[in-house]
Amino acid sequence: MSVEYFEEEEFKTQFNGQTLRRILALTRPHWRWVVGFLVTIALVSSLDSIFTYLSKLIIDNGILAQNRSELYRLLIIYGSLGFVQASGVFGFIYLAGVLGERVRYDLRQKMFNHLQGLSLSYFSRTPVGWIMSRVTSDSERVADLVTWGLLDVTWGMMNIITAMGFMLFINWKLALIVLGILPILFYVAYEFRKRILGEFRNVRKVNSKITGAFNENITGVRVVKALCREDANLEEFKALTADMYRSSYRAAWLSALFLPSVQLVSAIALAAIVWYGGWQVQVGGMTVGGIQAFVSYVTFMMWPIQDLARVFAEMQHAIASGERIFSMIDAVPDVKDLPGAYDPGTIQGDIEFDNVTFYYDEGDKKPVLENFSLHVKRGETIALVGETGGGKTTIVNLICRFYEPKSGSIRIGGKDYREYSLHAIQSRIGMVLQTPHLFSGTIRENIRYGRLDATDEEIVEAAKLAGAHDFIIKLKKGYDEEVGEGGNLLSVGQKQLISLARAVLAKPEVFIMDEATSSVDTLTEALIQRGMEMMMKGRTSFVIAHRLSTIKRADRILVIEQGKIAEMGSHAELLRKRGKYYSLYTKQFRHQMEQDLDPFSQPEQLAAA
Ligand SMILES: Nc1ncnc2c1ncn2[C@@H]1O[C@H](COP(=O)(O)OP(=O)(O)OP(=O)(O)O)[C@@H](O)[C@H]1O
Repeated sequence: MSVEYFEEEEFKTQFNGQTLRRILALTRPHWRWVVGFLVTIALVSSLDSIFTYLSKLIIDNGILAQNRSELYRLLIIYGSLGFVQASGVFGFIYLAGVLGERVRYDLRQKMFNHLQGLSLSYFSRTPVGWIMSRVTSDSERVADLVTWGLLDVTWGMMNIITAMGFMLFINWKLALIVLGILPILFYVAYEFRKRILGEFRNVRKVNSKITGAFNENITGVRVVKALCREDANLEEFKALTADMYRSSYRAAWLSALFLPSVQLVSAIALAAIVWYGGWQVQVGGMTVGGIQAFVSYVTFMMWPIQDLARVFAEMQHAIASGERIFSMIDAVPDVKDLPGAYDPGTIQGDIEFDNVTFYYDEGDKKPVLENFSLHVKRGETIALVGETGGGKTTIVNLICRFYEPKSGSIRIGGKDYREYSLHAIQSRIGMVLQTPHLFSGTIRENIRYGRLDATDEEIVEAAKLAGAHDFIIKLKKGYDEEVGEGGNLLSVGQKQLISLARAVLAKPEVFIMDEATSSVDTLTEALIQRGMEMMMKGRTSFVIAHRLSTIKRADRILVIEQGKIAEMGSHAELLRKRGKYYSLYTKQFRHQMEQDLDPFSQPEQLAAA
């Protein structure tokens, strides 16, 4: 899912009161902070209006009336209240910071925890980028809503209400005139802001496309160059930047026009005050200080009104973010423990597929495995071979219970594995993937991931057994060498060796391996083979096999074709049969064998085979 898709979602977002309530409910555990926050804001913003009224009193009762003692009294009140206001400003900024951080912390914790419990199917249908945006920018926006959003709304409302209250108190007729002009101000401000925000959203949308184009062209630079796509790409890029220019231009033009327009309407309000107020001063209905106070109150009210559209738009964004976060938090895992699920203490035993049918897509329900049955004896090594897309990984995924059969059952030790807890099964299966994933950190930390309480000696022992020790100690920092993000600083073969060591350390009861198809040098290849054999010894093992040597060592070879066992037997049996395995062997493996025997063959050639 690309970034622009997120932006488009925002366009469609309606104001959803239910989500807003749910977002506000996030602050419930911190209600004391919220109350303190709101009271402080209300206090500080009311003080603004009180100051204006005090100024009126200073002008009328102190300066114009030439009453020195009253002037000093009012100035002392003014100064004291100034101190209260300064403390209040400090208070709410501090409270906003703390409250925002608490909400952000709660949300991220909740999301991370929930994500860990979701099934693999959720991650296959949900792009990583989408999830990352929920955890980062969306939680940020939601936290901003319950802090700065609340601040804007409370502040604005309190300003308008208190200013209006004082105006009505000073001269209700003039206050009503101002009240009549307010809707015009609202309308002008709202319309402008809406359009400006629309243009800025468009700028953001195009910007994310530009970033995407940069990203694609940089990461795919070899393909771009190889296919001589430079000119065509430049044309596409030009169109995007032109689009960006147009939107930015319109946004700049509207922004420039916005302030003068609002100021014009405000000037009308101020003119009305001066005109009506001036006349009232003459007939004695109003004072000079009163007019001055009115002018200040109108200015006060102008800011929140001008900002109204921005605050509303941000609220809408935050609600859209909240909806997406809640959609993730509300997602129910497809695979979860049944009531009464237990840990049998071991999963050593026969593994049986009994008439298993499975599909990924709930829409078309196209089966990947159909009425699949297989009985694997405890300790047996099964090699899965076959054309790509046949269903080998799916079989392995079902054994790990990353997915469950749609019909039929899988039995471990004679019992439907759904009777066991997920942890009981998954913690006893060791897996080495074709492109193993390492976490950023050191080699030692990555091996320890297999068993967190392992000692350093056990880690070295596991690495020795897996055949990883020799290459590790040749590295500059040995076991303390950083592997980089995703293990990028290591080769595929080295990653597999570390992954094997991790599996050795975990001492799993069932071992699953997806052999690497990419080129690995012959020495590493031999080390991996040895490590694998060590792991397979005495354990029920499933290997998605790409190497002839592994296949030959397996107790049984399964040729998987379109979700079915096309052939089954040992290497010799299947060759004798001269069926599917035989043709696969002659096409793929015999050539490999010849390469293996050829002392001058290169690893690249092996991979190509
Ligand atoms: N997460 C998924 N969602 C939807 N369909 C999937 C998913 N994973 C696999 N498939 C589909 O299921 C079928 C079997 O895939 P599977 O990965 O099990 O095959 P495979 O034999 O392991 O292939 P390969 O050797 O290429 O890894 C394929 O048609 C594939 O497109």
